[in-house]
Amino acid sequence: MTTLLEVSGVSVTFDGFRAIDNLSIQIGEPELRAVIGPNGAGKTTFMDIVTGKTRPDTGRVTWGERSISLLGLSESAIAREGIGRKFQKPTVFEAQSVRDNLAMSLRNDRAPWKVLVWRETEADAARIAEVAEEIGLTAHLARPAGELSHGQKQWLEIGMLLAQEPRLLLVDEPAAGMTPAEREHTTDLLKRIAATRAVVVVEHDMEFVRRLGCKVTVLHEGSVLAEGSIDHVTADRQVIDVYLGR
Ligand SMILES: Nc1ncnc2c1ncn2[C@@H]1O[C@H](COP(=O)(O)OP(=O)(O)OP(=O)(O)O)[C@@H](O)[C@H]1O
Repeated sequence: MTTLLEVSGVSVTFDGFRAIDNLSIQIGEPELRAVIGPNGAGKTTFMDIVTGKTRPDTGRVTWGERSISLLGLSESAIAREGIGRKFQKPTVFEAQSVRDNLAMSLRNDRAPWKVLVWRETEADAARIAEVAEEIGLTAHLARPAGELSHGQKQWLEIGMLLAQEPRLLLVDEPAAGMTPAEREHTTDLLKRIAATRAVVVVEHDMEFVRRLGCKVTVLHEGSVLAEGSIDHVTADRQVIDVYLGR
């Protein structure tokens, strides 16, 4: 496993409040990583920094084998570097079929002038079929996305990101609002995706994190409080105190 993303000594202050405080995190490729922490710990701000939405006051964020800095890049340039982000609420095109949603995300990957003259190639069709299989929606390709269950919509959106072949996928609370069966499918899906890529999952649900069976980073007050296996971090005195509010 080589280091793909390195966040080093990063701080962010909002109106005098230090939301991220000398944060350092390294993500490998491939790797599945869970990031947990109480409300306000800085999880969303961490993802905002990596995707270029929020600019840190100090620190470095470097990417890839050439360790390029992400800090000078726009949000769209960072996305083109291969960083995809899945927000908590699914944002699929409800009136379009599952297949068309996947086709659109392939198209979004192209330069603007190419979108205008876009014709689906055999390779595109094969890629759509492959992604549908990966997310478990092959039988639903012709259905309008609006008819899917909450869990299926989340998988479709993950598929739309996968269609763009990201090297790093940031996923915000994927298990929220899911049935137990959907959670299980999501765990399997994330594990499979992370076999060949970096996947960072921000999640509140400890049971879900346990099932991911991956390294866990615990954030608190904008920095790393503990890191390691779920058993290691849940046995940590400081983590217990933070979670129990003592
Ligand atoms: N744009 C902003 N302006 C001012 N304060 C902000 C801003 N964004 C975040 N914060 C503050 O920074 C801190 C970290 O917020 P962040 O949303 O990153 O935490 P979180 O770990 O994602 O929390 P949650 O689990 O509740 O989503 C919080 O105290 C929040 O109120």
